[in-house]
Amino acid sequence: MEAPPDNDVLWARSLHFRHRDGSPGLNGISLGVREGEILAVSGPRGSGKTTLLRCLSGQLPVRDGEVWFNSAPVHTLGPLARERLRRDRFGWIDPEPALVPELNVWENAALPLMLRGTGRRRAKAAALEWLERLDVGDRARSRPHQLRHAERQRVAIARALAPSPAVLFADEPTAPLHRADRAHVLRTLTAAARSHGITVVLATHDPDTAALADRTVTLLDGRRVHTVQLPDSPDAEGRAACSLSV
Ligand SMILES: Nc1ncnc2c1ncn2[C@@H]1O[C@H](COP(=O)(O)OP(=O)(O)OP(=O)(O)O)[C@@H](O)[C@H]1O
Repeated sequence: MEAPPDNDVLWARSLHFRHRDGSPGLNGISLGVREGEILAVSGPRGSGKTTLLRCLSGQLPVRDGEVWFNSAPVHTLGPLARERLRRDRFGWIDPEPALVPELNVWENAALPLMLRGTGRRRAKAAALEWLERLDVGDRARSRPHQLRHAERQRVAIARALAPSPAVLFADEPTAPLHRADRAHVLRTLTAAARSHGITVVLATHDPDTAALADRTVTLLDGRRVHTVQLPDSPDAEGRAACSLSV
């Protein structure tokens, strides 16, 4: 078992995954994510984006292939160690905001910090700072059901950013937002990641979203697809970019 290159914060080698019912999820994916990089994972519906993020973040156990977080072999960790890793080092944003209905907005945003052991006062200050940045600071004392759907998603994003995770996994984070909202939230998310050195792995099938990333890997049927730009040729047909699956 060989550890990943030093400048990769996250690294996967020959990752295969089959869902419990036998459905194929991933089919031999290898990739590295550099520290502080914003990496978009794109591809059509069902291509394996969510499955890849869930394997990289330790939500799904990897039995065939390797996943490394820095020098830690995530694929060898048991459920409790993976849970701890996710709580202490990773953040996660789902396409749909899942907030705790009994808690108000700032308590929701502060929850991951408090679960890590941060005191209530410091956790509240960090939560309020992120809620302000995401333009929902004035909703801090509201309950989730009093918010619009797009506001709830902003709260979920603030909750993921407040602990400054080493790696933020964002699965179609702006799916529930309107176009104007989407651009603002994405800019805030990427600016926050860059200013705090947070590495982001972002699943999306929206080219505008992928354009904000430093690099994009594209999936098709659980494999990486490499796009190759052919050299200029006098023959117009020879100039098209082509994709091949490896
Ligand atoms: N819990 C599950 N049980 C069985 N099959 C699943 C499960 N989750 C996903 N799959 C299957 O695994 C494959 C990859 O799905 P995945 O959700 O990772 O793709 P995706 O690219 O994220 O799609 P989308 O853009 O729709 O979210 C698909 O064929 C899907 O039907």
